[in-house]
Amino acid sequence: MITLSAVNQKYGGTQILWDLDLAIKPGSRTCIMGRNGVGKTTLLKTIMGLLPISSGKLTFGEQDITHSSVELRPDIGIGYVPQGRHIFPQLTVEENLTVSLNCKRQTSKTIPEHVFELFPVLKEMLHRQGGDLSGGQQQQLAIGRALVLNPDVLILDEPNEGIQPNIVQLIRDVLLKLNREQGMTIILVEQKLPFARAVGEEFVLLEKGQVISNGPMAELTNELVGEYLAV
Ligand SMILES: Nc1ncnc2c1ncn2[C@@H]1O[C@H](COP(=O)(O)OP(=O)(O)OP(=O)(O)O)[C@@H](O)[C@H]1O
Repeated sequence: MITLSAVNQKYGGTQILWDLDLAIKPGSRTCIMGRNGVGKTTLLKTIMGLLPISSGKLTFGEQDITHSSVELRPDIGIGYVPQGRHIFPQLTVEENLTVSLNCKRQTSKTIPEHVFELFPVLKEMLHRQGGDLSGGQQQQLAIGRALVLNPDVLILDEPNEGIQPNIVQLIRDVLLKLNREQGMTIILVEQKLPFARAVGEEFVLLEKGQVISNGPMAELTNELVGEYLAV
């Protein structure tokens, strides 16, 4: 369980998250939604330890990780696919993937074969530079890099931004498979409703840095969509 209790988050003097409470169950698929600028990325970065928490508490299972650093996250089993992918363009696909092998949790020194089974293109492109890949291939690389760590929780920030439909489908299928077969917890920021409904079993709707509504995806009504998601 990942739990945020009364979390406040600021950039300098500007407060973004306000007394935010949230509990993510192990093995669940949660989609974090809301209009541009409501604090979705800030929430993910807060869970990842990329931003120091101004006040409140963040726990992972029994462990208080409120003030622990981002470097701890891979070791406790949290993988992250940031918005914009952030692969290393000058490194090969293989080098991008092996970067993750340096974490304590991963005792193997080779890239797990299941990464290539999920994303066969990564094997085909193994010796190509990351920067030469298409957007969709880079996104598969970013997800593959997080999976090298065998995480229990996978956090993804808008993985479908600027990606062609067949790769969006592949990503959807991979996320559902990881959750179904390995019980991996999926936490996803997603703006597109069909993808959110297909992957998320729970929704969390943010508005001005607070959870305005959450629950099973079936309870994300047209009224809520109209009020908090439609532009
Ligand atoms: N590094 C930063 N310094 C100052 N303000 C920031 C920083 N990053 C984000 N913000 C501001 O914080 C607010 C929340 O941003 P955030 O990226 O979390 O929103 P979001 O819901 O993910 O939006 P989007 O859908 O556009 O990605 C926005 O007003 C944004 O301008």
